[in-house]
Amino acid sequence: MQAIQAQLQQQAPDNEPPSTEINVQNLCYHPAGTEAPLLSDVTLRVPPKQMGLVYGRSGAGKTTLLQLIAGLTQPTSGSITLVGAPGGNGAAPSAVMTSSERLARTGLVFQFPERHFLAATLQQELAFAWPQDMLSLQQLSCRAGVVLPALGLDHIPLDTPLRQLSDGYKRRCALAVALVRRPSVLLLDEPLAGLDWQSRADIASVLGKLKQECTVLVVSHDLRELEPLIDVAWEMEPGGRLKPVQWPPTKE
Ligand SMILES: Nc1ncnc2c1ncn2[C@@H]1O[C@H](COP(=O)(O)OP(=O)(O)OP(=O)(O)O)[C@@H](O)[C@H]1O
Repeated sequence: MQAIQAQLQQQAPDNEPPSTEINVQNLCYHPAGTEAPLLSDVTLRVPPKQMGLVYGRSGAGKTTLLQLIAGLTQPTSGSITLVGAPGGNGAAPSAVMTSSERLARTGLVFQFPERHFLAATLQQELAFAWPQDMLSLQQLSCRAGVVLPALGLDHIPLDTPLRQLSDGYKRRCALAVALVRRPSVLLLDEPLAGLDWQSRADIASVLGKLKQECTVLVVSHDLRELEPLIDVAWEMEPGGRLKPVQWPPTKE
């Protein structure tokens, strides 16, 4: 029992989530089979509880950057550090983390996440891939009790079929699935894509609240509702180079 508790504590502690900075230094990604690198010498820093934005042309490499930070892909060179997040294997909080340690500390919400739901109901989606022992299910229930009201999902019965929900509510469900793992860092790929104006406003408002708890990095080229929430921004240029931009942008 002690071993399970220790493992859960390491995966996602229930104490206050640490204030975490995203620190990427000189990151390059050149997968086998591509002529040129997809990302070249990318450096960025998002301070704790701030929201960073990366925008840029389609195909520039924005989603690839999120996948690298989340630990889904191995960089060719450079470092990715979640400063302040508890490191696995006894690593110091500021030590460069391995991909699997980052995977445990980040919540990545893909573009159109509702297309990737694996279960029929919110309850099943939240429990998917969650350890099925009683202790752990109690912990999931506790976390859902915090996350669902914060996302305005507490009035929805947990056994409601996900396909019956509106697009905006499906988007909230996808955020809930990421947040019950208590990530130190939230990575969002085009969080408002495909939503109607009301849902866009609702999700932007939810993201504004999340920013108070979590460090967020958003990839988007659709900035209207997000603009007031952004603290630091970069433009990704073709060839996967990142250029810092002044934020808020100067009005012409
Ligand atoms: N492992 C890989 N091997 C080869 N090519 C890849 C690999 N991963 C991504 N790509 C290619 O790299 C390019 C950048 O993709 P990415 O999805 O990161 O761009 P993006 O800026 O997010 O675009 P969009 O705004 O359209 O989502 C694409 O052309 C993609 O097909």
